[in-house]
This record gives sequence, C-alpha cells and structure tokens, in this order.
Amino acid sequence: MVTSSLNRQASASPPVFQTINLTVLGSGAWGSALAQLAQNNQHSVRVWSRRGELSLEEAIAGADVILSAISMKGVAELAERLKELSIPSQSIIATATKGLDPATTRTPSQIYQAAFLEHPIAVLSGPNLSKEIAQGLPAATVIASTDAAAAETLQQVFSSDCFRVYTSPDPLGAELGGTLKNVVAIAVGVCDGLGLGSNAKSALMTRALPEIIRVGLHMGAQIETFYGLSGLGDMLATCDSTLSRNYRVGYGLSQGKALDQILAELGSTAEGVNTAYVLMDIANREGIPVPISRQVHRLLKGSITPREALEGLMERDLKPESCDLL
Ligand SMILES: NC(=O)C1=CN([C@@H]2O[C@H](COP(=O)(O)OP(=O)(O)OC[C@H]3O[C@@H](n4cnc5c(N)ncnc54)[C@H](OP(=O)(O)O)[C@@H]3O)[C@@H](O)[C@H]2O)C=CC1
Ligand SMILES: O=C(CO)COP(=O)(O)O
Repeated sequence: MVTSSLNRQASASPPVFQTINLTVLGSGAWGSALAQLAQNNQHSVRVWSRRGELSLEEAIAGADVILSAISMKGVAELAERLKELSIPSQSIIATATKGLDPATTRTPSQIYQAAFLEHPIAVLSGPNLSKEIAQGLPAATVIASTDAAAAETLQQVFSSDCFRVYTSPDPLGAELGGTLKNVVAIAVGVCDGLGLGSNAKSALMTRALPEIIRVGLHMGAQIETFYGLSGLGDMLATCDSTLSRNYRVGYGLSQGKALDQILAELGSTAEGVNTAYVLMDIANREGIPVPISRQVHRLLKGSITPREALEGLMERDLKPESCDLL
C-alpha cells in the first residue's frame, strides 16, 4: 500500500510519486471524470459500477485508494457491502458524493468512517461541474481528511496543470458545503426562472451562506471551510451554471413543471431534492434557522408555488444583517 510518506523523498529533493492503485466506485458523470483525471496522471484505475462486469470484490482488490462517487441513495448499502470485504486498514477510503442519508442524517464520510474505524477517510469536494472537468477546462478542488498523509496522497493522484487540488483538515465542512449548496442551487434556479434579476440572485446566495454555516457549525465543521472552494466556491459554480442539475430542477419548477417530470428529463442525479428533506429533519430536530432551504423544501413538497416561496422570504421579520451563525 502506498502512503504519501512513502511517496516522497527527503524534503530537499523534489517529490517523487508512485503509481497508485485507485478504484472508483460509480461510473456516472462524476466517477468517470475523476477516473479520467487519475488515469491522465498514469495511475492504475479500475472503475466499478453495479451494472458492470467486475464484482465489487474484484474491483477493490489491491486498491490503495477506494473512491466512492455514487449517488447518495446507494452509499449506506455500499458501505455495508465494502465492510464485508477485507480491506487493509492502510487503504484510503474517499468519497465524492454530495448528499445526506435520509435514515441517519449522516454525510457519506460519516457513514464510511463508522464502517471503517481504522481507515483513513477523505472527502473530495469543490466547484467541479463534471462536464467542464471532462472537457479539460481548468478547475480546483479540495481533498479533506483528518489524516494529512491521506489527503496528500489523493492530492497527487488528481492534481494536474488543469486540476488544482488543495488539501484541508476538515472533511465534514468540505462535504457539507458541497451538499447544502445544492438546495441553494434549486432556489437560485427558481429565482432565474422567474426572472427576478441579479440583485435577487446575489441576495439569495449571500443570505444562504450563513444558513449553510449555521448547519455546518452545529454538525461540527470548521467555519473557514465554508468560505473556501468547497463552500462559497461550489455555491457560486453551481448557482451560476445551467450545467447544474440542481439549478435546472429549480428552473423547471419555476416554469410550472412537475418535479417528477423534471427529474425524468434530467436522467441523472440531482441530490438537492433529497438533501432538502434531510436538511429539514436536521434543522427541525436541532432548531437551526434555515429560511431559504425551508422554502425550497415546501416548494419541492408542492405545498407552495415558486412565487409564494419568494414572498415567504421577502415577508420575514426585518432584522440586522449581522450573521447570527450559531
Ligand atoms: N456530476 C457532477 O458534476 C458532480 C457530481 N457530484 C456528486 O457525485 C455523485 C454522483 O453524481 P453523478 O456521477 O453526477 O451522477 P450520475 O447520475 O451521473 O451517476 C450516478 C452513479 O451512481 C450510481 N448509483 C446510483 N444508485 C446506486 C446504488 N444504489 N448503488 C450503487 N451505485 C448507484 C449509478 O449507477 P447506475 O449507472 O448503475 O445507475 C451511477 O454510476 C452525486 O452525489 C453528485 O452530487 C459531485 C461533484 C460534481
Ligand atoms: O456539485 C456539483 C458542482 O460542484 C454538481 O452540481 P449538480 O449536481 O447540480 O449538477
């Protein structure tokens, strides 16, 4: 197994990296783009999909890094299946999924950490619309882990002259920034679809950030992470792009389309829908104010119209702007 300490020569010399055996779980848009990035760096990459020919056991055999990039709905079951296989404790388990588990309200990294107490766990999260990455357009991301060596190993697996990878010690913060902004992207899609203008859009995103931070701090994340690439950065990318599936969900709702129809037309994962429901479970349970996400949740449930969602936000009690983060 390779760890970053093994990969590097003495500090005076330039780093020398070894080939890593990487298994990517999930051959969707994101899993495929990440596999390609690692392959471009000459790492040895296997991709597993539940519909593919490789068994899970075959796919992970000898892997230094196992990167899960499947939709949230499969994560808990996949973690259980992986637990049944004997994975050496040096193997890094990483996740690139942006979602929350409805049954436990856990993040993917929390699910993997609970299943693999001895393994280094890492999160890959950032402003990374997969289509742009697959086209080789420049981008940056964050690999976060409490195990610095694991984060550095993954940093070298994916870094290239068009993909700049930063490390962070806050996996939960990196993951929550990427996850919770999907709900905001739905709101912004509605805002654009209703033609509410740039002032409204800017206000929505800016007011959504303390909302995300409030939840993040409550769950144990670090505040500075939310001002970085995996927080603000990902919110800007997702809310500003028609490539975002979550944005397109909001846009479709603003045009009077039914949620089922929008999701069927998308044909791929829009995690913000499930996340809005789980987020409301957390916010209600813990008493965390999340007014924007609450309106998105009501809209997704069909309890209010897009216009009513907007009115609900504009008619709230007047208050100072100062960010009441806790
Ligand atoms: N696309 C993007 O730009 C980015 C996506 N992400 C996140 O990555 C995750 C995957 O997104 P993306 O690849 O785009 O989505 P896709 O819809 O393109 O692919 C989803 C993948 O998950 C697999 N999957 C779904 N359910 C299960 C299950 N129960 N068990 C095993 N595998 C399952 C699918 O397998 P099958 O094909 O067999 O259905 C498919 O490989 C999401 O959480 C998303 O938020 C994060 C950053 C960027
Ligand atoms: O997370 C993403 C960009 O960082 C992808 O956004 P969508 O899932 O909304 O397409």
